[in-house]
Amino acid sequence: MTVKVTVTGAAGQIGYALLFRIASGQLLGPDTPVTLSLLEIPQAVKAAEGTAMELDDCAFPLLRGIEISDDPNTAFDGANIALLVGARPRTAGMERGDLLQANGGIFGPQGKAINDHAADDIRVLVVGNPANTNALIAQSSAPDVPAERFTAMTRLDHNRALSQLAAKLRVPVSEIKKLTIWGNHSATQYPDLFHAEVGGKIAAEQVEEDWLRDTFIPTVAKRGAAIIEARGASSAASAANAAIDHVYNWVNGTPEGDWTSAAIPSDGSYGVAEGIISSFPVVAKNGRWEIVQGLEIDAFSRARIDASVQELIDERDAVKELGLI
Ligand SMILES: NC(=O)c1ccc[n+]([C@@H]2O[C@H](COP(=O)([O-])OP(=O)(O)OC[C@H]3O[C@@H](n4cnc5c(N)ncnc54)[C@H](O)[C@@H]3O)[C@@H](O)[C@H]2O)c1
Ligand SMILES: O=C(O)C[C@H](O)C(=O)O
Repeated sequence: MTVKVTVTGAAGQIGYALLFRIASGQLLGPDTPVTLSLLEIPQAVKAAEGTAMELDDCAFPLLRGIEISDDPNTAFDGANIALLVGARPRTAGMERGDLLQANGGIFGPQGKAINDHAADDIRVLVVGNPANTNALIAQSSAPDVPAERFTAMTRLDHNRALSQLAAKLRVPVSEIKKLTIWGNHSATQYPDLFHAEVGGKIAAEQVEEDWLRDTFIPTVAKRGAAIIEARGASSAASAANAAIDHVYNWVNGTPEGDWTSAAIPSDGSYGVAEGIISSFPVVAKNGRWEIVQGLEIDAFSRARIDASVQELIDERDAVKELGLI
């Protein structure tokens, strides 16, 4: 079966890093043909057309069609996978409420279009920031779609944490298992090494306490800002790579003996307020995310998880007040 993948913000920098990898088979696997649906604002449709010309010029064997639209109802029609990348960035002088309002104007109508037109098996990954709360807005505009199909991306944070730890311990990334990002895709996120394993032993016990607290956690949590500072633009190829990882695992499963991180609607596990879209340790089985249960959370981790979850609750309350959910 050909899978229809809708990408919003298709003419943006993440879109450019993402589309070619989807078309080459890296999102779903080498046996799954895809149709791409590109959603853009009217001013950027021409640029999306240019990207589509380049996609054609790659002659990808799995790419069965490209559609371009500025209408969400058209772009999500029959979609099986939706990657919501396009968002309203914060600009100078913009208050937090203005940012949430502007994004509500994007993710509300897109959620409704998904509700009304997407395929029954639609799976949604929100990348555009503030990703967790944008996902909540889209989800609340799609009452007919199971809530669990709306997710937000913390896989980039997860991959950043893997890489930082691998460099510290001088091991390949593949040696690290069971790392977790908890909470929001923001500077309050909590990268947890107390359950992560390296060579079968707990990672937190293999690093100095002050490195974990004063270097590792802030480096991972503020990496997005550090990339913007260095590149003059926010992360793009690494964000696209993480989106590929997230959807690939969601559809094809996570490897035995390991887990990953994804922001999914909370069922109340680990005391995280039910309904908010928060990052957890997760496995994917039979096309569904499941929260890894039974982990012991000590006081150090508890305080950090609670702080990030509180930020998500505040964001939820703010969008509720604005009538966006
Ligand atoms: N979750 C993460 O880990 C993560 C990582 C990196 C970036 N991001 C976020 O991803 C988003 C996109 O980043 P980028 O670098 O590609 O930005 P960009 O500005 O290069 O591209 C965004 C694109 O979205 C389009 N767009 C805006 N509103 C739209 C709408 N209503 N419908 C369809 N398209 C619309 C714009 O025309 C633009 O082409 C930003 O919000 C960024 O902060 C998230
Ligand atoms: O776009 C940003 O603000 C940063 C981005 O979310 C990132 O983590 O790289």
